[in-house]
Amino acid sequence: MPAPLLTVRDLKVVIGGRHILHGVDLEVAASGTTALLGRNGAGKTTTVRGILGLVPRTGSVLLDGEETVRLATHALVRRGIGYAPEDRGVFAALTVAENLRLAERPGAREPAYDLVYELFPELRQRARQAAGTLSGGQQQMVAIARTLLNGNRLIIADEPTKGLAPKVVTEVAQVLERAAEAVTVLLVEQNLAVVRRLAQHCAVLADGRTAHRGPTAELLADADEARRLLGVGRAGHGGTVGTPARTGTPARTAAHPAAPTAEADV
Ligand SMILES: Nc1ncnc2c1ncn2[C@@H]1O[C@H](COP(=O)(O)OP(=O)(O)OP(=O)(O)O)[C@@H](O)[C@H]1O
Repeated sequence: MPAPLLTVRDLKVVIGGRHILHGVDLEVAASGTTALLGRNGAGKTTTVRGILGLVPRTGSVLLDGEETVRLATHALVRRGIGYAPEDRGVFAALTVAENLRLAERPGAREPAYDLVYELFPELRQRARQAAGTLSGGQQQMVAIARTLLNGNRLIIADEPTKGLAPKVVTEVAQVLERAAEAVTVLLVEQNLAVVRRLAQHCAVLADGRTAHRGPTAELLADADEARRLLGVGRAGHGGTVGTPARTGTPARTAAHPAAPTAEADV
């Protein structure tokens, strides 16, 4: 198996005196999609922010074998990490074309518009449309397209389907699937149908630590383990990752799912 593109070891983050990450370990496979999973508050977004140098962190973050944990965010970005944040970060008053133009990196190689328009022909058709008038799925397409413009090696998508209607979730899954043909993806995602469809590998966080790593299919096939780690009722059949179980609270069951479930396939 090829070496991972990203290897995170013992990543620790302390914010305002509070220990948020206690030592996260994960690998992002050289190609395809790796999912970062965990209940609400497990530390997924903080892990992403730690990888990107947006919060003070210790430990090791190897990008293609190079230690990056002491690099500033701008230096990491120059080394080829793209980020699609949870709120998509799309400028509503600007057109699609203007949103893409803003993502061009000065001094970098020619922006990869050919790739972007090949993957997402719709963006060419909508180039003059104000991004604020796009659907949630189309805005996510813009957010992902921006990360593809600069020849990034890795893109990190933070909960791209959060708050979207089931039909739009399917659209976004298609967008990510297309993106993963061109670039390696680290996907923070709560919708397990999306995870099952897109991610070959996964890491699960619990309480700021890595609780599980391995092939996604294996985890989702083990209903008891998925329920223990993710708090879902029917992990093999869709569902959304749950909120943290309080200490002493029994694991939620199929009859009492942790969160609204999205059973439809994506
Ligand atoms: N800047 C901060 N200051 C204090 N506490 C924080 C800060 N950022 C995150 N936390 C806390 O750290 C824990 C992990 O948060 P984080 O957002 O990383 O979790 P998450 O797994 O991404 O959750 P969610 O799925 O709800 O987005 C939470 O308890 C959160 O309240």
